[in-house]
Amino acid sequence: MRILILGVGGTGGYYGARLAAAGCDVTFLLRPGSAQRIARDGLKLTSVRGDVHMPVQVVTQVEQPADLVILSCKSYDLEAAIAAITPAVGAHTLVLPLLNGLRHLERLNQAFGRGRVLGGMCNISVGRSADGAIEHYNRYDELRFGAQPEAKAPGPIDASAVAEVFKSAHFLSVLSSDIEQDMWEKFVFITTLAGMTCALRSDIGGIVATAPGDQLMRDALAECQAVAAANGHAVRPLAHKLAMRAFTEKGSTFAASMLRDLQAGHCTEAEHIVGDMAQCAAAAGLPHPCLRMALCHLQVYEHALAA
Ligand SMILES: NC(=O)C1=CN([C@@H]2O[C@H](COP(=O)(O)OP(=O)(O)OC[C@H]3O[C@@H](n4cnc5c(N)ncnc54)[C@H](OP(=O)(O)O)[C@@H]3O)[C@@H](O)[C@H]2O)C=CC1
Ligand SMILES: CC(C)(CO)C(=O)C(=O)O
Repeated sequence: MRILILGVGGTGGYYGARLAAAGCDVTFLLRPGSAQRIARDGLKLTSVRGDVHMPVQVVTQVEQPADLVILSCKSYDLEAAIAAITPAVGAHTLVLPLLNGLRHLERLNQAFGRGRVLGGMCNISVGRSADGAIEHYNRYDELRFGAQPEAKAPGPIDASAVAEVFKSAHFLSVLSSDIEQDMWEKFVFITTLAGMTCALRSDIGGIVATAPGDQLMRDALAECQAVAAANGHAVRPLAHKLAMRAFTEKGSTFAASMLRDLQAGHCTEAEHIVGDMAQCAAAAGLPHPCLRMALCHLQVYEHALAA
């Protein structure tokens, strides 16, 4: 299976390194700066699950269709990324986005057709150091994916074929029978985590060490869960239990990748994640004071950055 990965940041770099190390046919589609660096230095991953340092194939534009295109850009780069991968999306190609949030699926469906676009999400904490190396911050590296409801792959390569290839690589891949539900649960989780850790500029441990912190985390989670339920995706008991544990653990250093972006002075995916959840809450007529406060905080930050 010819796999094209757009991006070599945290997620694209991590899963790309694992697939390349397993001998899969992987090519990275990169912007010139990253392309030059990776062509010169190779792809470097440091992880408690095993380091990788190897040369990988890199291009800055594509002319041939791939079998699978993995999209690992941030939401604010989605339009440019769609333009860049379009020549790689042929009659039988599948596109697997790893982005947090939900809205990008609509846009990808519109660009490539629902049958070509898999749902996907990852439970991982990864980033890129100043020298471009990929750093894995804990042990988790689950990648869940699957066909969208009532979507049929246009050719012989379907989600099961992708699952077979992923199985050969050293990360936890799960072929989901309900990726839409999984994505909603992740949307609830990441919106609560990103919204609150960014608004309060702290990891979970710092928030729950304050007098109102524990209740605020519970309130924010409840707001997002109500939105998911109103959209027909009530969060299942296991996802609820894991979220409650993660968001109320004393001394926890857990925080969203969005907080790392914010602290580094980068753009954030605030609108795609917190903004979208707030819009869905408003559309469903649900109260959402925590989301509104988090979104206001993030918009103030984004406005200052733009200015
Ligand atoms: N990091 C994490 O722990 C997690 C992130 N996610 C989600 O995954 C998505 C990706 O995040 P992450 O991997 O952290 O992002 P990064 O910012 O680390 O990496 C994004 C990559 O996309 C590349 N890119 C953007 N636009 C283009 C383009 N037009 N052509 C080629 N390359 C492009 C960037 O290029 P360049 O190298 O030039 O900067 C970069 O390599 C986000 O939606 C995020 O929320 C989900 C779970 C965990
Ligand atoms: C919540 C987490 C760490 C899970 O993968 C994530 O998606 C992020 O920080 O962007």
